[in-house]
Amino acid sequence: MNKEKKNIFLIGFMGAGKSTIARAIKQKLGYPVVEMDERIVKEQGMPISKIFETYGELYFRELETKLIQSLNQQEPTIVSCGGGVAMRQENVDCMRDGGSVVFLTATPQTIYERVKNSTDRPLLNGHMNVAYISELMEVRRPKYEAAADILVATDGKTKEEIAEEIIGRLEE
Ligand SMILES: Nc1ncnc2c1ncn2[C@@H]1O[C@H](COP(=O)(O)OP(=O)(O)OP(=O)(O)O)[C@@H](O)[C@H]1O
Ligand SMILES: O=C(O)C1=C[C@@H](O)[C@@H](O)[C@H](O)C1
Ligand SMILES: [Mg+2]
Repeated sequence: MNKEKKNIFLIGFMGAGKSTIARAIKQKLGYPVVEMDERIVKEQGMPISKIFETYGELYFRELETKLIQSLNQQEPTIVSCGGGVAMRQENVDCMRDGGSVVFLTATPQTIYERVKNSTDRPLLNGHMNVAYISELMEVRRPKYEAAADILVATDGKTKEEIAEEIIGRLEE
């Protein structure tokens, strides 16, 4: 693993497994985890859907950018990014500067099965179906791909398998 590039940024669509895999990598490497969504929710004192409703999406995106810029100053960290973080070029530049960027993928069907019972993903509220997930995923895919050092498919793999695959590939 490149020691200069110390952080591991996990990016990908909602439900791709960023939070789950961040914890699985922590089990193996011992680095702390920053959950971007959780950190923002805590600091703002309201759930993400409420932040969107109250202040609008742009406000939330600015909070994401400020947070990601603060993370390269710390000890090596595993960062479970918000699903939209890689959509902004300044966020991507910042991640590539301070770490390795890992794009977790899953098929729209897999994503749907993983997120269908949750209501705290405002972009999916009212659109909780495979067709919409597929459409939004295709719009976003080029940006995720361009941001990433490596792409790891998660369908049908356990979290331990995925964590080992990531660590192995980052060491190559
Ligand atoms: N490899 C996997 N196999 C089976 N289930 C998984 C896997 N990875 C994640 N899950 C499940 O899918 C759901 C979504 O995972 P997780 O919260 O880690 O995704 P996420 O990318 O962090 O999503 P978001 O950031 O949008 O909340 C969780 O219920 C989790 O347990
Ligand atoms: O994909 C997205 O744009 C988002 C994903 C979630 O992690 C949250 O950051 C928020 O719901 C927006
Ligand atoms: Mg998450």
